[in-house]
Amino acid sequence: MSAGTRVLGIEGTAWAASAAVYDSDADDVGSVFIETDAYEPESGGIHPREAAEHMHDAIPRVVERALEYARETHRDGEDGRPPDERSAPIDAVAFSRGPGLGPCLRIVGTAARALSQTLEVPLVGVNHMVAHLEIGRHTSGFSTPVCLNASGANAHLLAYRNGRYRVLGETMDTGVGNAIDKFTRHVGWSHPGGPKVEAAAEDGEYVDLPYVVKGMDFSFSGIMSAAKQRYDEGVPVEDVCYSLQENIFAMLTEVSERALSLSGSDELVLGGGVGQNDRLREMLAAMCDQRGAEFHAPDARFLRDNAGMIAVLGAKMYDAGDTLALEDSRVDPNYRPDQVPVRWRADEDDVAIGTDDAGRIRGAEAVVDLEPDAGRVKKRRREKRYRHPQLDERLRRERTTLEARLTSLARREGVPTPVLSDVDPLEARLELEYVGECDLKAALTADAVRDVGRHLAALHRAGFVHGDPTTRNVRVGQAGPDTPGDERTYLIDFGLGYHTDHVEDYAMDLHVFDQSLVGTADDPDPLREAVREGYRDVGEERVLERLRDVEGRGRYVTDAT
Ligand SMILES: C[C@@H](O)[C@H](NC(=O)OP(=O)(O)OC[C@H]1O[C@@H](n2cnc3c(N)ncnc32)[C@H](O)[C@@H]1O)C(=O)O
Ligand SMILES: [Fe+2]
Repeated sequence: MSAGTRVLGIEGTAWAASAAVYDSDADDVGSVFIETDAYEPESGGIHPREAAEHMHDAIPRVVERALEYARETHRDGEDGRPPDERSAPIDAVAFSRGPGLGPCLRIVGTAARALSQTLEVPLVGVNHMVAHLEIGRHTSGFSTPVCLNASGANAHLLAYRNGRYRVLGETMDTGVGNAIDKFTRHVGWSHPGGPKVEAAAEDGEYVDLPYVVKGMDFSFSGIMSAAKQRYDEGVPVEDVCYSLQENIFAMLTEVSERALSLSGSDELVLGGGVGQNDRLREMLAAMCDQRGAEFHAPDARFLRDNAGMIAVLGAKMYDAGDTLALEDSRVDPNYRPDQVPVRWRADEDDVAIGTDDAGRIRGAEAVVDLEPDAGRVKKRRREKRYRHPQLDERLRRERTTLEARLTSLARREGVPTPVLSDVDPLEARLELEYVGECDLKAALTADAVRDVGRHLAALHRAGFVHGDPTTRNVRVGQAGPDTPGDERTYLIDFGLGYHTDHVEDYAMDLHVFDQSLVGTADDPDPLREAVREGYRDVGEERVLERLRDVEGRGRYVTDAT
């Protein structure tokens, strides 16, 4: 009989002082022992100092409970271990190394180091965000899912590729839970606000609020200030809560669908405390159902912060030999998920690159019928059952109109785009010229991406952005049957574009393309350089400077090796 790996996990990044014991021999995670002591601020949000005081009191207590459990259930002698009374009841101590509040993390780190020394077992340093994602992968049994992390301080989409979890998209400002919690503070409700918004939303009706997605990135600041304003103007709080949920969760669902579409994966996993929200899970499940993908969310006790997820990932890391020497075990409040070498999946496949069905493409938001012989493409933005009908109608109409307008405008700026032959905004239908021979994704060359750099610069000089420049929204091929060798790079799908004169928006447009290269190419760096070369030919240097700035903000580092 093989002995399972037994790990004691400790969590304490923000509000949950938690310890857990996991045995990898167990059939399911139902048997994971978790002891949690939550910090509940008396007023306002989480105060770092108060939270640290809570950790100081509560961590030793929960660790002691977990240790008692480990000792009680330690089957010494039965499982291949020597029947030695002094042998440790666990194989390793795993702890949340970050991201999180520095003062809290340091207390967790100290407790973990002390325990590993006392028991003479190795230390494993776990990234909290990767733990939120791995617990869902573990309980789903999926092999190569896209993961949506919807938690307090974070919101991002991740997929495994080349030994790392790549950030496909993320919030451009605050985490999703924090955004909601800020609104509830404004209306005077106690922390955490998420569950209260969910309860209030039951009796609400829909009112219009902003909806902001840029490629697979999204932002909450506009919608949150509009929500506060609505409340101050006297709109019933239930209506604001209901509409907040409808818009914010639809944004998260839309970008998740785009990530599935771009990566070709048909498995989605949810992680993080906001994942406890029924409406969010309902929308994600409906989206996956509509596109024939599988959806999984772990039980609530594994969604909110908990040490169980730390212990489960800790065991995988321990089995892969991924332990920490004491002197290397410092905590990191800004620890990003894409900094973690994923050694426990070393032999596994990347997220698959999907192949399109001949003749019909099921994109993230539209069904596109290809008629290459007729030289024509018919595109229809489908109803999204997960979205509130009023919001859905508004988005489909707006995007169809914008796509028609910006596609033509771009061509006037000298950027190859399909010629528009028909548009019906009410039905969300477009008819366009068939262009190119394949998606850029299938023919990634430096020449083609250099062209894309030039094209984006031309749009920006004309005062608008593409909004979703990914390797699937670029077509590559000969300019015409009579011009062999004359390769052309066409931009398509302008539905997320808009007019703007902000340098930040131009830089974000480039950044979205950059992220898409990282998500598609095995060796993205030369391609990313080529985009910049092309952009420099036509566009303004200050946009490239801003792009460096955007990347330097830390959330956007794509590869730490
Ligand atoms: C870095 C780490 O400390 C942080 N963890 C964290 O924020 O705790 P977590 O348990 O993952 O998420 C808590 C958030 O989840 C929200 N939340 C809890 N129940 C909710 C519900 N039913 N609906 C909406 N939000 C909910 C809370 O309002 C709070 O903002 C993170 O993962 O970002
Ligand atoms: Fe969390």
